Amino acid sequence: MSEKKRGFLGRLFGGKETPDGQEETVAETAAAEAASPEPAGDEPELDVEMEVRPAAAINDPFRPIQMDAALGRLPDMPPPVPVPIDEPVSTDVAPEPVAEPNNEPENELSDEAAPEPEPATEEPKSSWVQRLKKGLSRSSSSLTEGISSIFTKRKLDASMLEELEDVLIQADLGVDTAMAITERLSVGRFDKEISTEDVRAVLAEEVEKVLEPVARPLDFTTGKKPHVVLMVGVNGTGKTTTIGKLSQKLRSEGKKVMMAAGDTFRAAAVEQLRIWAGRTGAEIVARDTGSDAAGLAYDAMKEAADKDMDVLLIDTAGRLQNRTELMEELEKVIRVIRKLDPDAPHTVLLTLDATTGQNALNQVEIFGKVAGVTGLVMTKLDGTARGGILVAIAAKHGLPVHFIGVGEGVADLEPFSAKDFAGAIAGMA
Ligand SMILES: Nc1nc2c(ncn2[C@@H]2O[C@H](COP(=O)(O)OP(=O)(O)OP(=O)(O)O)[C@@H](O)[C@H]2O)c(=O)[nH]1
Repeated sequence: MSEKKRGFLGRLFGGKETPDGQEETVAETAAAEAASPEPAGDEPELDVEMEVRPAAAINDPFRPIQMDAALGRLPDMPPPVPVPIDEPVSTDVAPEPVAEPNNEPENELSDEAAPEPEPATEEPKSSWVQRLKKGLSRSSSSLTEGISSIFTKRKLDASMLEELEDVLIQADLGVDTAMAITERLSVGRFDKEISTEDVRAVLAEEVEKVLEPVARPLDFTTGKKPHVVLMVGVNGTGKTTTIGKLSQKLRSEGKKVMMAAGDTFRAAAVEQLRIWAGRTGAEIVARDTGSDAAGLAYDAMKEAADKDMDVLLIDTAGRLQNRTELMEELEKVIRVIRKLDPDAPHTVLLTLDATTGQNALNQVEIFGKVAGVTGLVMTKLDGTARGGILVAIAAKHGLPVHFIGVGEGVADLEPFSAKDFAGAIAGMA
């Protein structure tokens, strides 16, 4: 299904898709977020009327789970509890009150053997490129349908190029990239027939050109121990989920991972992280709801160093980039961390929700200034026709894109490849 064409104001200011596929302008999004005490996120907010699931049941190690053969065991760490790769960590978790201040890291290293998971029938796993194509199918079909409707065995003329430019801009690729594509198509092709395949090939090449310089793997071999990763971003963009997915990757490489539950505003966020830690065999440092996030980060840094961790993944509460007091809190977290290691955080990852479209450009700018973002993770590319925004961000900011997420499952995060992404979004076979 092709995406509804956006009006001029929509194109100018960007907007967000509503669950029914309609578009919501940034102003509407901001109004909805301002009206809500916890700004918009994809996860259901905690509500006293929500069904309460005891945390013990959620963490039941004997629940049916699948073994992921890729995970190795470290001699000195509990084995990660394998999970079905497509099972998301539900954020629909009861606000389990933390009974007592919990100053000790959990998942203490122990020699205890983890319970053997019950054998489970496993779905055949699709390759990453297949998952990427499937995830980007909404973005690519919106583009390819737009292209097909213009290039219908006609000879190339200026009006077709103008229409194409419109389609590319609507797909959030950015004006510069849209112009680069139409300019390239125009060279030597006027008055000649041009196929949709030719157009898609040029699209893929130009997108790859823009993305190639930013497709950089996240380097954990810098000699920092622990390598401190601070995860920042707007509410619901996928910080906690990305930490879980990242932990899985690092643990499968044999690294010792600790998580710090720096979203001290919401008990459910801590619970969500705790589940990811349990699943991936990482340690977690958590505190009472309402605790000082900077203090928690400081303690986690010390714990991680004491325990000889390779990587410390610090979660933070989601915050809108225009909430000054929350952005100041983030600055404080960084200041406090630097008391222990002036170079930390060694990586500041900004998660961007692809469905927010143009607003993501603004998020990169402000989080970049406040938190010194070193790299990006774009999530939810599977839930939008606006995946092209990654191209506009790359063209404008040039920040490394380390990973992209195309689903809620633990395997739905992969290092970013410019070629794969460009081919997938252009609908190349
Ligand atoms: N479809 C899809 N969903 C995702 C992806 N990444 C995260 N999610 C979902 O997005 C929702 C929010 O993710 P979280 O990880 O809780 O986001 P967060 O940034 O930590 O949220 P806050 O703590 O509210 O700031 C969850 O339901 C995730 O499962 C993705 O790549 N694709």
